[in-house]
Amino acid sequence: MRVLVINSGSSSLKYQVRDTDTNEVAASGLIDRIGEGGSGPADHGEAMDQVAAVLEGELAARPLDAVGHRVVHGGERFSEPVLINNEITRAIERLNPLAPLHNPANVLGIRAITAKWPDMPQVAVFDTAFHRTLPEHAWRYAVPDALYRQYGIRRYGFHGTSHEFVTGRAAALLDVPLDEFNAVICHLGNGVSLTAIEGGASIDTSMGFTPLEGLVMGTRSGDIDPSILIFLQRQGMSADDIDKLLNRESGLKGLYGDNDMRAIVDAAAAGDARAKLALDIASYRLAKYIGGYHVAVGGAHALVFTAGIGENSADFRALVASRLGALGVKLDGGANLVRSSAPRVVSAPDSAIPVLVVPTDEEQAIAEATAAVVRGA
Ligand SMILES: Nc1ncnc2c1ncn2[C@@H]1O[C@H](COP(=O)(O)OP(=O)(O)O)[C@@H](O)[C@H]1O
Ligand SMILES: CC(=O)OP(=O)(O)O
Ligand SMILES: [Mg+2]
Repeated sequence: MRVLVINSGSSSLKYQVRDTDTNEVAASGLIDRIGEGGSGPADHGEAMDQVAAVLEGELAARPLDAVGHRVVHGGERFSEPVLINNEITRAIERLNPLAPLHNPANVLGIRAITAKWPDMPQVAVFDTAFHRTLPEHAWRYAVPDALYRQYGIRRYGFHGTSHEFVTGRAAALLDVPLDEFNAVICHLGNGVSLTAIEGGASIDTSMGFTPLEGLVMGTRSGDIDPSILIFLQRQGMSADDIDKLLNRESGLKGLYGDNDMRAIVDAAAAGDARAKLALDIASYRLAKYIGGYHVAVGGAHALVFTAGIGENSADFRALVASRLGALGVKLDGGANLVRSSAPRVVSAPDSAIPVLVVPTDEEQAIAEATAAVVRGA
């Protein structure tokens, strides 16, 4: 089946045309600076027109069978990919306030396709779906029950498509049956999240009600004392000011001034104290969560790194591993430096827990899920 995969961000649109029978990527690209004036498209509708224009020859030769969308927030309702109709689109739209950097763009992407190709089957694949197996003691916050009942305030978790894909690959690499596989999966991209995997399922994850909770990210703070928000509000900051501060101006960018891990590692190597501190804070916080999740899963069979930083930054992996001596984790210096797109083991033979690098492919997973839903419809 021929599937167009759309991953809409607030100001960008990533797309791939994939053949799910051969796993071939026929075309891919990125449209950015949407709505930012200048040379970029005015909105997601215009961005879709650009995608269609670029793909004209490709789609004339072989038309699409379906479009699959990454949708970041599926709330409590969506535990599986679904075929989109108007009611589903409105349900996704109602979740916009819970993922303000992501969901509004996902809805715009869906509407843009509906306007362009009204009869095209479209499927939504949710970041939250894989985490619907969390036990209540992991998803509840210690606040009055009314907040959950009235507003749905609970842990949802994100990056689920990636965590699920990587979990399957890691279990296969170690030859452990998926339903017996315990692991800690570290998705380290611009957004960062950890998932505790027990018996192949997600039993805890570091992002929460929104993708802001947890680890130090590219531009997001991760965990902070909630009193800081109240304090800042009393200093005169508005809700929008605080939202922007914690979602877009914090994390590695707030600590160092740039959210590109390559730049930070280079600066730290050249002796920049702020870059070194940013790496120390990010790796220290990560090591603490890894220790916690190792306990949560009753002993992990593997520690797995994935996404832009996890797959590519040997320096950052080494820094995190250097803080895991108490767990008996030891990297193999040479294996850690190998650059490859294949899933691989990067720990020493005597490491108490194998450390893996498993490249994620959210687009492949979305294309396969889309084809499965359309075939079953
Ligand atoms: N070769 C590399 N070495 C170190 N970091 C890298 C490398 N390539 C990408 N990264 C980092 O990966 C992060 C982006 O990850 P990615 O998974 O592409 O993010 P997203 O999909 O969330 O935008 C950035 O911090 C970037 O600097
Ligand atoms: C949910 C999330 O944080 O996604 P991304 O890493 O693509 O920003
Ligand atoms: Mg990402």
